[in-house]
Amino acid sequence: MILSAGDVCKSYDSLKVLKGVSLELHKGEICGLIGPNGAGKSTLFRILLGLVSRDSGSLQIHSESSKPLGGIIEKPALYGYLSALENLRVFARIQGLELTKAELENELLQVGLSPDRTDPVRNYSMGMKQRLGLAIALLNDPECVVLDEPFSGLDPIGIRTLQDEIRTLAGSRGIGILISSHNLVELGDLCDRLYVINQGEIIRHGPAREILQQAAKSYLIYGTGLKASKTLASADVEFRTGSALLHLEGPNIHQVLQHLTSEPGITLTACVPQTNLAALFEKTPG
Ligand SMILES: Nc1ncnc2c1ncn2[C@@H]1O[C@H](COP(=O)(O)OP(=O)(O)OP(=O)(O)O)[C@@H](O)[C@H]1O
Repeated sequence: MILSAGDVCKSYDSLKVLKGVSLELHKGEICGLIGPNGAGKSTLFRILLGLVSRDSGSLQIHSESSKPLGGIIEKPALYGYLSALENLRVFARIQGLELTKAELENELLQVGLSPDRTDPVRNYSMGMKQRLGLAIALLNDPECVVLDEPFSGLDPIGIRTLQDEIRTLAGSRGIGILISSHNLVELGDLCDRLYVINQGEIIRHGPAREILQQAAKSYLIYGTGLKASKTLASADVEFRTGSALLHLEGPNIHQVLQHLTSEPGITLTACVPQTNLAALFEKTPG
């Protein structure tokens, strides 16, 4: 384990923003913190990065690195009139690191930015600024990184590219990565584990696949022969080309799939839970 927070509380005057939040992050793991606007995500990240003090609770970072934790909170704060390389040089110096031009260029290449571009970063797209923010967070080789809403303002291709880079950082460099978002599309496929936060409380946590399944109220079933299925004949289902969208409140999806596979003439290729955001953010009874 690289990072652990236990029972962290934070209030602003009478507003309880974090009400006993606990989470863990392991080496090489990508962990998501998902919650609606105002749930307390940025406040928690600020506390993890030491930018804001907590009222109570514990915070432990198990790392030998000179910079155990790096991160970006909201949008990366950059010097708009400087180039990417110059920005990186300034932030490296602030962090006590004197890098050669070749080393700075290499850091830019690592996050997919071209060192040949020498114009001011105010000209950069949001995706490029996010990448530069990531390069700054990665200076001094932290063992874990927290990224607050790193996909905000990116188009679907930008999101996919940044997701790939995050996977590479976790996989090849073994960095533990904690990412916040209020968007499931951004975190669902990417994360090993998810924490769901609402009104300052972690209301669910566990393997991402399990969390997504718990909050699913419909399933997209891919296969052949589905339209003729007896199992689906009495179900609440919408047939599409090559798939069926099954709305399912009560019965177990595994039972339905078992019935389907035992029917002659049906071949199943996949079943994808369609997670309902409202259900995900709903507090579980008890
Ligand atoms: N410095 C502050 N002073 C007073 N209230 C604050 C402060 N910082 C955050 N808050 C309040 O704490 C609550 C949680 O804010 P926070 O930014 O942590 O949420 P969030 O989950 O990151 O939201 P979003 O997804 O909209 O960024 C909000 O009600 C916010 O107004």
